[in-house]
Amino acid sequence: MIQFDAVHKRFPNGTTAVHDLSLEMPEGGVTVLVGSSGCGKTTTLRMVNRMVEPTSGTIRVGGRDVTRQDAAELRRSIGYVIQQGGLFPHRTVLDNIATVPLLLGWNRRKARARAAELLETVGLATDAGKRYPHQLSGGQQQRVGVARALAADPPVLLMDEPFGAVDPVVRTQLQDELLRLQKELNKTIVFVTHDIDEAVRLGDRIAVFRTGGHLVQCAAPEELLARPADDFVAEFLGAERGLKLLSLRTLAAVPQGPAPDSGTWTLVLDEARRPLHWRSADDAERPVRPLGDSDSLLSALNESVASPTGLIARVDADGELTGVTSRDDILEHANRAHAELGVAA
Ligand SMILES: Nc1ncnc2c1ncn2[C@@H]1O[C@H](COP(=O)(O)OP(=O)(O)OP(=O)(O)O)[C@@H](O)[C@H]1O
Repeated sequence: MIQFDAVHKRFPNGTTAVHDLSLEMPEGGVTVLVGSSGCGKTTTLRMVNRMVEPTSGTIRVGGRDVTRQDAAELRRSIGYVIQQGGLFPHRTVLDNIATVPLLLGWNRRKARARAAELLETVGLATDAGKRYPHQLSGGQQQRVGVARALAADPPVLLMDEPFGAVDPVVRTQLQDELLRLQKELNKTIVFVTHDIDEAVRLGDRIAVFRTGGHLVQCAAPEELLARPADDFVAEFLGAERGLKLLSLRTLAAVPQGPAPDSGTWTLVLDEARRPLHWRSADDAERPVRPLGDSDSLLSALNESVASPTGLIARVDADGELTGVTSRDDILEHANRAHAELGVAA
């Protein structure tokens, strides 16, 4: 766990970047720091590994006050990923990833073997290891940045806008990869972003900051979306707060019924009972995108709008049809969930 206790940071020029911050970042969880530019997110992050020293207050990592530890040693024990990878341009990808293990005194062979293993972990081909950073795409460079931060298997990972410089499609892929990795690795991650959608996707906890380094609210995404602490947070979350909440809820609890076998549109299945498409009485075809229990209510609503029947096809892990659900059932479930949470207007 990372604990901030009454932490204040004032730079020599008089700027207060972080104001009286008390915050707990749970072990094995992703804490996302969000807020507009200049509100103190990066300063907060950099105080964890002592790249910035607090003016007052205490920061503990795993119960130990960071100011009582050797700064260089502390930094080697904490992974750090920044925008555009921050890779060394004149070192190969493999040598970039092996940086910290080598600093820790591993022999070259072991460090390179670890680097090669990590290339695979972050979804890069082995031959990428021999290239130089400029020979990779922005998204690939970010993956190398993550691999480098993971090289010495640190329990804590600091990520400062790591996916800020890549296009939206690659960004979503990188977010998916991080979620997959985190399921296996359970690191304590502090993640800085401007993007509230990214925060909602990745965060177990989201801390919203306001200019002047004030923490306004720290809560689980659902709680934040359902009950923003004040108008500032509500505005920051945006007008689509209700839709974002739907993106966090899954279809699992929404009832399903049998697919219609007559009527204007029927669902055509293959021999393994996997949905192929909708077919009308006069032989027109419309695509179907089957959904599983872990898909979100937002995806379900989207699909139900695209579906000619307003029905979504539900499938199991093998892609086999389990039933269908109507748009009305999805909406009714969403309304009930919102009401249970007491969603503030
Ligand atoms: N070394 C420094 N000296 C003086 N002021 C600084 C220094 N570093 C940051 N600041 C100021 O502290 C405030 C917080 O900066 P910080 O980089 O932590 O914000 P941020 O929320 O991460 O912003 P961004 O999203 O734009 O990166 C800003 O007003 C910034 O100008």
